[in-house]
Amino acid sequence: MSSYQSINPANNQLLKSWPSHDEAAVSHALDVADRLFHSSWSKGEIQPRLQVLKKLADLIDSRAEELATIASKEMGKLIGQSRGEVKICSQIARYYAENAERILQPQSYPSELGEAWVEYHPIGVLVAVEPWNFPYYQLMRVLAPNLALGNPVLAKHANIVPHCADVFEKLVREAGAPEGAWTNLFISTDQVADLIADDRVQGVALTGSERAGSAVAEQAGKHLKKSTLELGGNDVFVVLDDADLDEAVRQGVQARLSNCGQVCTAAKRFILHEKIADRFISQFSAALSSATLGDPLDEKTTLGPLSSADARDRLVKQVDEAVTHGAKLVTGGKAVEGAGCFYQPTILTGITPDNPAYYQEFFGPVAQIYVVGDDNAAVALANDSHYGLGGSVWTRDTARGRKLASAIETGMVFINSQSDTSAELPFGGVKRSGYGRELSDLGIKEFANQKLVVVAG
Ligand SMILES: NC(=O)C1=CN([C@@H]2O[C@H](COP(=O)(O)OP(=O)(O)OC[C@H]3O[C@@H](n4cnc5c(N)ncnc54)[C@H](O)[C@@H]3O)[C@@H](O)[C@H]2O)C=CC1
Ligand SMILES: CCCCCC(=O)O
Repeated sequence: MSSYQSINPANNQLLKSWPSHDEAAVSHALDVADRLFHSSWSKGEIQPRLQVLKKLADLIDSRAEELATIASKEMGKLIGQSRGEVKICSQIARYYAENAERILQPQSYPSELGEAWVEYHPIGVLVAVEPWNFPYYQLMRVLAPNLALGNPVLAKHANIVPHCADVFEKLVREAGAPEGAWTNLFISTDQVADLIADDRVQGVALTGSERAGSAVAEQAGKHLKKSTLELGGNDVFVVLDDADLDEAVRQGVQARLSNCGQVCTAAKRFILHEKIADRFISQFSAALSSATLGDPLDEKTTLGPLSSADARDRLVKQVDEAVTHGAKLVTGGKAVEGAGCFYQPTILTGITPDNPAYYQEFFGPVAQIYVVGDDNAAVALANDSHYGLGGSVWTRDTARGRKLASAIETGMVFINSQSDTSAELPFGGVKRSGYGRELSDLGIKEFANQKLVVVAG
């Protein structure tokens, strides 16, 4: 049985099984990608590559509804959110089409040694290992900067989104990219390890769990290959006593329920100032529990299914364990009976540091609530985490918000907004959330040879 299957998580219907790629197909893909790297396509003028990105952006825009529907059917994202994901993918492609040449201009380094500059070159074939939660965005975050720079990519997508993986590859070719620029491979984790070990592969980008990140980074390290990791997060949503409470509740519900809570930068730990905690919890709980569960393709649905039965079962176990160890359920706490992988919107309070849930990420519609007495306690609690991805702070005093944002140990902090992403802004974290940055001028240089050239004075 193929390990790549499209199964609709709203009704458990098998849509399609996809044949895996065998050793010959993988070997051929690597040969073609490596040949492309050594060709004028990768090492020559940038503009032909940027024209492909511009065409890709236009293609994505023209087929947005088709692409959004494929994703919603395959991993359960609400159709409106899938449209949003498709839109940001064309934004990323267009951003690099319009900015990569400027970003990759040689950078002068005044030096006593003489005229010195850094120029940016592709390093070779990369492997991209990506998750199901943003089935197009995760791919575009790797494709766009590396196609602009000239690194060919072999992509291993998550096993539950093969249709998204397949249609993405076809779009890239239709946009004019040569064979080898972006190759989707339905392969096993062992085959990923073999690719990383191959001398023609120069780096690997992974987004996914700590488990996968640790395994892939170990393989990359063993073979001295550059890697970037975008892993899990346990992001805080800090609401201070002077916050706009209605807006904080409105965005807090979105930040927890979007994509059924399966977002690495979703608001997961709500840290509330004691002066507003009761009001926030009352409004937040009422709004969260009034979510309309249903088919993600139905515009009236506000909470779809989890991406798979495994994801649902993992969440059931995690919440049950939290309650067994003393957490209190304010609302929810159970899977929804019947077809599909649905889980009730849930709020947990009373989680103490000895509860396993205290340090765990809940990758689903489960909010943890904590109450603190002041800003220092909020920062201390926010930083008491193995993760360091994103977070948000809500206060009408921007200076106060900036102070907390600087003190919170993560890669990204938003003030008076839920976490978000945009092509021109770097994305990434610290601690067990991984390392490296994607998007912006930082992302395009992660897999560049930043070569120093000096003309002796
Ligand atoms: N940082 C982020 O944006 C995301 C983080 N996650 C984290 O991952 C957790 C589970 O999501 P999953 O998709 O199941 O993540 P996962 O880590 O199992 O899968 C992510 C990708 O890594 C691949 N993979 C897994 N183990 C591998 C190995 N040993 N060698 C090579 N490739 C391997 C998978 O096939 C998939 O393509 C979530 O709970 C969340 O914490 C998931 C999605 C996005
Ligand atoms: C729109 C926010 C993107 C979050 C990226 C992630 O969860 O992998």
